[in-house]
Amino acid sequence: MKIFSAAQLKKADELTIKNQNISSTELMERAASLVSAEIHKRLQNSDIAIKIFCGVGNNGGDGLVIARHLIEKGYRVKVFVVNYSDNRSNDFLINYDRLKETTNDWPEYIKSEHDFPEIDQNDFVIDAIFGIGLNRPLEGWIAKLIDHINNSKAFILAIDMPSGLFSDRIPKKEDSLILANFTISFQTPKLVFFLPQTMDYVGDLQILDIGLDREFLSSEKGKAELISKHEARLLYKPRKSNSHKGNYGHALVVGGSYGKIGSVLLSSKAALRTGAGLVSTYIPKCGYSILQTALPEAMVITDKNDEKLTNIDHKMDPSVICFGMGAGKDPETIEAFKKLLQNTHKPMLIDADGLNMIAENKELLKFLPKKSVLTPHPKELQRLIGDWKDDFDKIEKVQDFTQSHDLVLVLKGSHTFIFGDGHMYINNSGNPGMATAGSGDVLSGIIAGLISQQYEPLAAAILGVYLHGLSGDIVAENRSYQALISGDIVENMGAAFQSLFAD
Ligand SMILES: NC(=O)C1=CN([C@@H]2O[C@H](COP(=O)(O)OP(=O)(O)OC[C@H]3O[C@@H](n4cnc5c(N)ncnc54)[C@H](OP(=O)(O)O)[C@@H]3O)[C@@H](O)[C@H]2O)[C@@H](O)CC1
Ligand SMILES: [K+]
Repeated sequence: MKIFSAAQLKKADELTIKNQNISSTELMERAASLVSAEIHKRLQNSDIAIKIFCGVGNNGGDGLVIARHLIEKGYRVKVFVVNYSDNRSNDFLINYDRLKETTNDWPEYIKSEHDFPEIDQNDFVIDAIFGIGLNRPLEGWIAKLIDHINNSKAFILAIDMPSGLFSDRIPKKEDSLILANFTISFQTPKLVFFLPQTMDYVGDLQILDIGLDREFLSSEKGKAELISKHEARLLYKPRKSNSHKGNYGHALVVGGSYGKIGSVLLSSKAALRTGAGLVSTYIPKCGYSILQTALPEAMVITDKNDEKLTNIDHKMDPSVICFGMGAGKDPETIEAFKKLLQNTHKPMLIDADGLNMIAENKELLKFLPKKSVLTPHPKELQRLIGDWKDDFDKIEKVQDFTQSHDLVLVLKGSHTFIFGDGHMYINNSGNPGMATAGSGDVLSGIIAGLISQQYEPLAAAILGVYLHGLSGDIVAENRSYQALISGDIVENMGAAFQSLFAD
C-alpha cells in the first residue's frame, strides 16, 4: 500500500470529487459513515458515554458526521466544538446544521480553558480536532485541551490522525499531541505512523478505503510503500517442478569467532530454511564440530585460525556471500574482509561486525559490490552515516548514502525500513518478541537465501524482512512475545511461506 503526503491526499480528494462527480460533502459523508460503521461494529450498542471533540475544519466535519450517525443508532453522544478559529470549513458548517436537525440541540463550544468538560476514564473519546491540515504546533488553551484529554486516561480514537501530529515533520518535545489508543485513517497510512519518534501516538491502526480516485492512487508515486501480505506475495517466485538444487544457488555464510559460532549457525540454517540450494559456512576452526553437528545440511570450511577469521580463502563461486555475524573486529579479520570484498563482484549481504568494520574503515565502502545489502540496526546505522536530527533527516541521509553507493539498506526496527533504487519500503509484519538475541542473524540468512535463489537484492530484502516478521508473528501466537527465541523464527519459516498464501 502506498503512503502519500498530505498534499497528495488533498489532490486525490479533488480528483475524486471531479471524476466521480460528487460533492466534497458527499465524500466526507462517505468517509465518516465508514468510521461510524466501524465504531458501531465494535461498541455493539454499548451504553458507554461517547465524547466527540470536533475542530472547525474538515477533520471536525468528519467528527460531526460520525456524531450524527452514532446518535441515530441510539448511542449516548456529547459533541464539543473546539473553536480554534472563526474560519470554519464549508463542510463543517453543512454538517453542523445537519447535526442540529438530528438532535434539536446545539453542541457545546470550547473557547478557553474554562469550557473544558470533565472526561471520565471510562468515557470513549473521539478526537476529530485536527487531521492532515495541521500546519503549526498547537498553542495556548488548545494545547492544554489536548493534555486534558490525554490526562483523562479515557480510551481515545483518533480520526485520520491524532491531533497535533504533523504528517510531514516531527513534533518538538514540548508540543502537545493526542496519544491515541486507536487511529482510523483514510485511504492510506501516513509516514509518521511508522517512524520511531511518532509511532507511539497512533495506537492500533486501521485504514479505511474511502474510494479515492483509483487512477491517481495507482499512477502517483508514493512517499513510501507499506509491505503487507499482499505486496510480499507479489514478490514470491514459485519453484518449477523440473528443477534441482543447482537452480537455487549456493549461499556462502562467513562469520563467527570464539564464543559466537551460534550467530553463523542461525544465519546458515535460515538460508537453508528459506530455500537456498546449497549453503557453505566459513568459520574459525573452533566452530567446525558445532556446525557439522547442529546443521548437517551445510558444508563447512574453516579458517586456519582457531578463534577468528584471518583469511577468507573459499575457492568457490557462490551465488551470494553473507558476511559479518559474530565475526568480531580483529585487525586480521578486517584485512581478510577487505580482500574478500576486493575479490567479490556479486552483491553481498553485510551484517553486524561487517557493518562496524565498514563504519571504522570507510575506505572499504568503495570495494562493496553494487546492490549489496546492508542490514544495520539504528546504532550500526549511526556509526555508518553519522548522527541525524530526527527521523525525517535520517531518511534523507540514508537515501543519500544508499544512492551514492548503489546499495540496498535494511534499517531494522519495530517497523523495518528498506531502502533501494531511490524508494523506501516499510515492513508491516513482526512483533516486539523479535527483539531478541540472534534475530538479526536469522534475517541475514533469510535474505541471503533469497538472493541465492536469484531474487534481486532489493526484492530479497523486502520479501525477506516480511517473511522474517511473519514467521515471528506465527511463533508469538503460539509461544508469547517473551518466550520467542531466534531459533523459533528459523523453525517457522515453513509456516511463514504457507501463510503467505493463506487468507
Ligand atoms: N483528503 C481527503 O481525502 C479527505 C479528508 N477528509 C478529512 O479532512 C481532513 C483535512 O481537513 P482540513 O484540510 O480542513 O484540515 P484540518 O486538519 O481539519 O485542519 C483545519 C485547519 O486548522 C488550521 N490549523 C492548522 N494548524 C493549526 C494550529 N496549530 N492551530 C490552530 N489552527 C490550525 C488550518 O487553517 P489555517 O489556520 O492555517 O487557515 C487548517 O486548515 C482530513 O484529515 C480528514 O479528516 C475527509 O473528510 C474526506 C476525505
Ligand atoms: K484527529
